[in-house]
Amino acid sequence: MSNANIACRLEEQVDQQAHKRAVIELHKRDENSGGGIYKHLTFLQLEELSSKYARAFAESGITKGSRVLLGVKPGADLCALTFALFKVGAVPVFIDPGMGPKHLLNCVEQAKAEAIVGLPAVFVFKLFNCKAFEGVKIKWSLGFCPIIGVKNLKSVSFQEKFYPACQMEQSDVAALLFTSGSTGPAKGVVYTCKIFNFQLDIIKEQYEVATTDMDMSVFPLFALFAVCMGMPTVIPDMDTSKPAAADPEKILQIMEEQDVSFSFGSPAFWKVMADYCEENNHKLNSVRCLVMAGCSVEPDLHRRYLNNILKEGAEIYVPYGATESLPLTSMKGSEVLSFSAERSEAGDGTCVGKPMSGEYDVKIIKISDDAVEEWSNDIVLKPGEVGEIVNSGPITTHEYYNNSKGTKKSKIYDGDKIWHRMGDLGYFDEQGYLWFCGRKNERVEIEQELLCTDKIENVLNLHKNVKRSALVPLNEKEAALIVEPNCEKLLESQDRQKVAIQEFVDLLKQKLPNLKIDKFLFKADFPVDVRHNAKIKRDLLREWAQKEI
Ligand SMILES: Nc1ncnc2c1ncn2[C@@H]1O[C@H](COP(=O)(O)OP(=O)(O)OP(=O)(O)O)[C@@H](O)[C@H]1O
Repeated sequence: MSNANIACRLEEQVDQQAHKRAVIELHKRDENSGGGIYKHLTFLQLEELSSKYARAFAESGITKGSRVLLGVKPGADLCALTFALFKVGAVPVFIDPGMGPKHLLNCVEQAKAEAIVGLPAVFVFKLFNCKAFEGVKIKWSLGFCPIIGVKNLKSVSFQEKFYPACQMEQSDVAALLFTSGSTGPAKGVVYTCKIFNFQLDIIKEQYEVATTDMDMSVFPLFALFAVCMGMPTVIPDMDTSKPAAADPEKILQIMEEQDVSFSFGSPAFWKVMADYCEENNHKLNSVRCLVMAGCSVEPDLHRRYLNNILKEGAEIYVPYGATESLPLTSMKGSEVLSFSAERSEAGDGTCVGKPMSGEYDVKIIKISDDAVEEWSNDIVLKPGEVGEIVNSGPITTHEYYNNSKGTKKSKIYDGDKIWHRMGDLGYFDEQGYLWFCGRKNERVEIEQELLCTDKIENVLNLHKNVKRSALVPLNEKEAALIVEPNCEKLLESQDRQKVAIQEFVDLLKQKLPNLKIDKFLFKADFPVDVRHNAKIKRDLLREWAQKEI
């Protein structure tokens, strides 16, 4: 009987390429030349380190099904620890550190973990927030920590080097991944081994991941995926919880020194990189595949990369999905330019491609804010009609942990099948392409007319002075468009704003003649989500606009 444990993926890599590099980290820069001095773990070394940690975990009482909070920075240790937890069948809990203490503690409380594995600072944080951590009995620190009851994982050692992955079934719980909390409190998504295994297979196949590639992942969990797929991964020199604040020069140095050919990051990160590359006439010559994920990508970013920054033949992939179902569809940058850009720029929304697998069932249902108890074909909409995107298939998660209310609102039962409601609006076109139109709870309804954020903002974003824009309701009869300008002068001068507003009106009238919006506001630094720094927090902007007007 085969073993569905994800740690088996690492064991397979050891069989195939034991002495090849698996995880690479910048150790320091040479003082004279500035060249990077790197350290790494081979697949075998990573396997041995995770075996050591697994044995320590098992001996301390962490066992199959134990939920374990991980509070460790991205890097080789995070990979080794996660594989170690998989080996003993424990359930690692991943929470975005960037969400701030209040939201983080809310997630910790929901997860009801039995153990923590973290940096010493995590245990100091725990001391001041005991209640949320109730139930945590086993504490492992990555380094010495003077707090009573916290053991040092770095000081353990065992004779036996190999700790085998325990037997897991496809239906066993593999991990708990919290959403980014962009639309309310973050929810703990239950991942089974089956979902992880399917994701790995489909990403490897569709993005043609090869052992000869070199990955650089701006989203830490993807580094783990890379290793599982046999692709070495280099850790970027940045705070991965703030992708939009990365220093492009440091990133480029690593990409060049390590010949990065594959990279996964948020559109906000790739925008910062594009600005720098264009200003300095820099090309990403080693890259063959850029993956941008987390929010819609405007056609212009594809244009910039494909025309000015990437080498001939390199490709951009934009997967669409959510923590609860990922990756659902995928769109190539070259396809955006040849097929959908013009339509996006005319107000049709953002094309996110076709379902990535024939095993997925993706449909559009009537918009509703209520729970849908049971599936019925009556709620399914026709091509061209905008509704909520739902899916059912091997990547569809079935529940949120410890959150039956959230589960009820997001899932629809259909015999043996479970549908996940994405909370996103979209439609299928006649050719079977899915078009994303914005998030359901950010939709604007004015006098029974549905206004979709992504459709309208895509048009306004074409204006030369608009960095991004957000459509928000002001009251039942009026909406406003808030603009984050790309030049500060616009924020300071009322006269300039008047001229710009007239241009916005003209642009919208030309592309969307039926749209009746005449309120425009300007605001610097839009609030964005904590994970990708890319999703606009329109709820906060709505509150701001309502006060402002
Ligand atoms: N390619 C894409 N194009 C447009 N939007 C995307 C794309 N990929 C992801 N998204 C957006 O990201 C959402 C998923 O985000 P994620 O799973 O990080 O958590 P979240 O839904 O933001 O968190 P929460 O549910 O806590 O608010 C999708 O529902 C969609 O709105």
